[in-house]
Amino acid sequence: MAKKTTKKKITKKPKLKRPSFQLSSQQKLIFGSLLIILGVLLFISFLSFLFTGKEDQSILSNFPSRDAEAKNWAKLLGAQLSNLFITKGFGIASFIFSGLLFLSGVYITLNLKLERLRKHWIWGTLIVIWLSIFLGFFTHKYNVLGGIIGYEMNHFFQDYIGKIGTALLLVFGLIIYAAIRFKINGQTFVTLFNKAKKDIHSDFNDITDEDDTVVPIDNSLSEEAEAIKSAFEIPLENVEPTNSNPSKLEPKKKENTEPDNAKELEIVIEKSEPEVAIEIEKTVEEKSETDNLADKLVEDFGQFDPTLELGNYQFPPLDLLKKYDNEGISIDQDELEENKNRIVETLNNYKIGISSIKATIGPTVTLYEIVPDAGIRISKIKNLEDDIALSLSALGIRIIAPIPGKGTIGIEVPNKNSTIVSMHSAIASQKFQNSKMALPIALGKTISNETMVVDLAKMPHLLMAGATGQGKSVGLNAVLTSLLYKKHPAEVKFVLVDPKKVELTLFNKIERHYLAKLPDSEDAIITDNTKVINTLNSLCIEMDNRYELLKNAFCRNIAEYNTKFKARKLNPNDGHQFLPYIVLVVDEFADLIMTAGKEVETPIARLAQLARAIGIHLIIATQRPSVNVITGIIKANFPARIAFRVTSKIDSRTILDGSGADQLIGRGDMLYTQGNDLIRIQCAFVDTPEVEKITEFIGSQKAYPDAYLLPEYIGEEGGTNLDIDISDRDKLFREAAEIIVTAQQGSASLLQRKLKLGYNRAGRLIDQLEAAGIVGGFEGSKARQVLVTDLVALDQLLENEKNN
Ligand SMILES: Nc1ncnc2c1ncn2[C@@H]1O[C@H](COP(=O)(O)OP(=O)(O)OP(=O)(O)O)[C@@H](O)[C@H]1O
Repeated sequence: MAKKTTKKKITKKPKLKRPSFQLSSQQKLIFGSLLIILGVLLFISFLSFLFTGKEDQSILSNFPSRDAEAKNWAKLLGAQLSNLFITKGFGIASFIFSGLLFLSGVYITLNLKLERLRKHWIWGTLIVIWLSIFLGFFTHKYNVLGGIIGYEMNHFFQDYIGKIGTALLLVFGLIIYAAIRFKINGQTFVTLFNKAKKDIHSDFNDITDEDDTVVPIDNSLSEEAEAIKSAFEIPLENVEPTNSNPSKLEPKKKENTEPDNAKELEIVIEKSEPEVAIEIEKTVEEKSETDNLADKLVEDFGQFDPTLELGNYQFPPLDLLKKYDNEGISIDQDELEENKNRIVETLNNYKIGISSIKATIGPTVTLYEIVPDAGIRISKIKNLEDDIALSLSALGIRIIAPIPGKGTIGIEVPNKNSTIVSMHSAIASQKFQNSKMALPIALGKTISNETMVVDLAKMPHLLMAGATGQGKSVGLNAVLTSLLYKKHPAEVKFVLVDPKKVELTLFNKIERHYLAKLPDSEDAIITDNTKVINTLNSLCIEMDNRYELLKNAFCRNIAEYNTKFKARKLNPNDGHQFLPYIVLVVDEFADLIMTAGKEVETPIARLAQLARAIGIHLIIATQRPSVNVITGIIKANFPARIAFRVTSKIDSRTILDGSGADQLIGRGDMLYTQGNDLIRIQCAFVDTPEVEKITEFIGSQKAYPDAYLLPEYIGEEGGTNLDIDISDRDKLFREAAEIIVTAQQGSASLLQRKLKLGYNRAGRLIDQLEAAGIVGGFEGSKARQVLVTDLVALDQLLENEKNN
């Protein structure tokens, strides 16, 4: 099985490259015009053959010499080709071939969709065959009408099914053609028939109405109309008498005179029936029209292809990723035996008997699964973690008691020689290559050496934490690399926030392919904290816009929306467009929270709560996993978490809600959870030079004119005027006023500290306080004067303001 896997891996490789044997526009012009000329030449030859064919017969019977004088307008070649196609081929139906050749030339020259051309050729050829048999049906010898093929096929069919059978077969062919090509079905005839019937009905109604109002000039004519009208009314009247009266004449009279409820209803229905029928007719037509429009658009142009603008884009090849010598698992029997003995010994020391033990060797750790003797308490083994670690003299021992769903106890022991899980092996794995996930990520390998592929779209957001130097940046790069290997630039965009300024700079090269940015910013990678606030708020606007689009399109999520858009059921003129996934990556979230506090937390929480359906996903990394960075609200919205090694049990608990991350061994050893189970994974290793090569490969290709532009967000620094409207005030206005009045100190930095705000927002609050007359004007380096003495006076001032 394993061997097969590797074989397939290799065969899969070219799929990434998308070989391009596309013609350049000049080549298309040359090849296209050649086909057009050939089409015209063929047509001229055929046409001429109808007049000169007989005279040229003598030349055609033998192999013609150069001196032979052909009468055909295209001379010897024309005579030969016509003889081949018309006499020896399909008869005059061959003209269609010249048309198809001409059409092919036009399609190639004008760079039209070849999918349609293919259809023309298939249908064209079928028509040629049908026509040739059809025309052959009427001839009794070889001639130009049906050609040899038409004649011989007829002969063949007539021998087996006779003349009538052949005729019926031809009719059947015609029905197949009409049904498939023009989508005609039985219903079409019923609708046509009904429509015709209704038209006639309403025409006669008109005539009789006129007869009722206008004095009839010609008696015989009105009698005729009456007779026909009653003929149409038979079905309705037939129903009534059976219930009421066996006599046919009497109920008619009663209908007009008796105020019987039931009968009144019948009369109403009868009278209004033509109107209702017309209304129904209209809605049916409308519906089929819109359906057909989308179907027709798809038929004409194919499904909408978002990747078309960068049609020649090539995915990075696998060989840009490095292979390592120490990849793959090597089994060290001695080490296994030694560890096993020590585990058994240690447990025996504590009077814990073992009935069986099994080892699974992973890239960095080996899992020893033990089944203890009956009656042993699990907590007893769990408490021996440190003792087992001591006896094995190894760090990073983790005890899983019990292993969920297995009924065994697991002891993970680090290997003496760990192996590297290369990004190459993760990306090349069949699991990743064949994944149909929206945003597949190859994280690394599990303890049983399976490549772990997860879908970011399903997570829907990812929190990554770990002490410095334990593999966080490599992990982020692995995530980004996975997406670059699987997703076209039209399908995913990254918003990269890098307060450390150096970690993600490599991705600058793919700015116009994969990055998204604010309209007025120069760099796509955000390193400045004030810009982060604007970008996050802008993403919130993008989120709201996308929800609006989804609502108008009656879709529940981005996948449904994009499928509908591709099927051309959403009109771009109504603002609809193909929506790429947006992945926001924040490397070092702690830094942001420390400097911008609530201003960052609020939009992040909003995005985390709402953005999953519309394709915005967050990846947040931090090296300080403390509770004031990973707050409750953030944690609640990030069910998927990755923990690299951390230094304390408390940190581990903050990330994973349990211990474990403190027992990892570092260098990409990590725990992943997406809810309940903790999975130990060795993160795939991708080095900076590899990322550089990939971004260079992508960056050197044709790109979009600009990065993906996010909606504009007018930040708080958008200028202040002192007559600020009360309703425009910041939500924290009152709180800020109280802080300033209590402290009797009008400074923005005080507000920043107390309310955990960014400078811009605090400054704006001060401006608003000044406009409200709570603090005085700007006094250079000195703090502003506070004009309200205490909280009672502040209350009064704000109350007065409200009443005015
Ligand atoms: N998956 C891995 N396999 C092997 N080695 C790794 C792996 N991940 C990281 N390392 C090693 O650990 C080193 C530090 O990793 P990395 O730079 O990702 O740490 P970090 O957590 O981002 O640190 P910082 O927070 O300071 O940026 C790498 O240079 C590499 O040698």
